[in-house]
Amino acid sequence: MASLATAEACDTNAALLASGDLRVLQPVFQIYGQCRAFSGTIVTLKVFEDNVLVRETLETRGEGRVLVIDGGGSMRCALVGGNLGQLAQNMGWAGIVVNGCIRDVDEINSCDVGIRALASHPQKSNKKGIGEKHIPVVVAGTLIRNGEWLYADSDGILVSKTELSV
Ligand SMILES: O=C([O-])CC(=O)C(=O)O
Repeated sequence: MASLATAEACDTNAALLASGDLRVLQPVFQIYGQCRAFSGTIVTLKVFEDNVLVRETLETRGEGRVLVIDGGGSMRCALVGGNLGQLAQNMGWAGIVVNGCIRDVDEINSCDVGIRALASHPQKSNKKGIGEKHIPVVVAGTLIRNGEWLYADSDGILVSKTELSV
């Protein structure tokens, strides 16, 4: 999917920014993966140091979709690694935004997916399957709802209630 420029989108959508229908995530993310610019409809997950739901979700077709994982900002393990990055690429996901850590950075960086995370951590997460799907989350100071639109590029990340025109 063609991505619009986030800076231009902010300049041309002042009314949406003012109303809150368009939000800018706080700039807390590192950029990983081959795709520096990506966009799509949002699938939300809320987990804590447990990535079973992450794998389950990435096993579904991802074309035109971005997975937003609210991992509570944990700095104690990784929610996505090289295998899940490869899975995301194979299933056609546009991107993954992790409020938490990833690992296998060199493998992740070779994947044709856009990936944002707070940091890397070498330890894997728990595998208990605890978490919630498709619920509103607050990531990087921003309310993000399942089904909203996400636009990411080198400048930052936007979330919009409706699809933005390029
Ligand atoms: O399986 C995990 O916990 C994450 C991981 O290392 C991978 O995706 O390769």
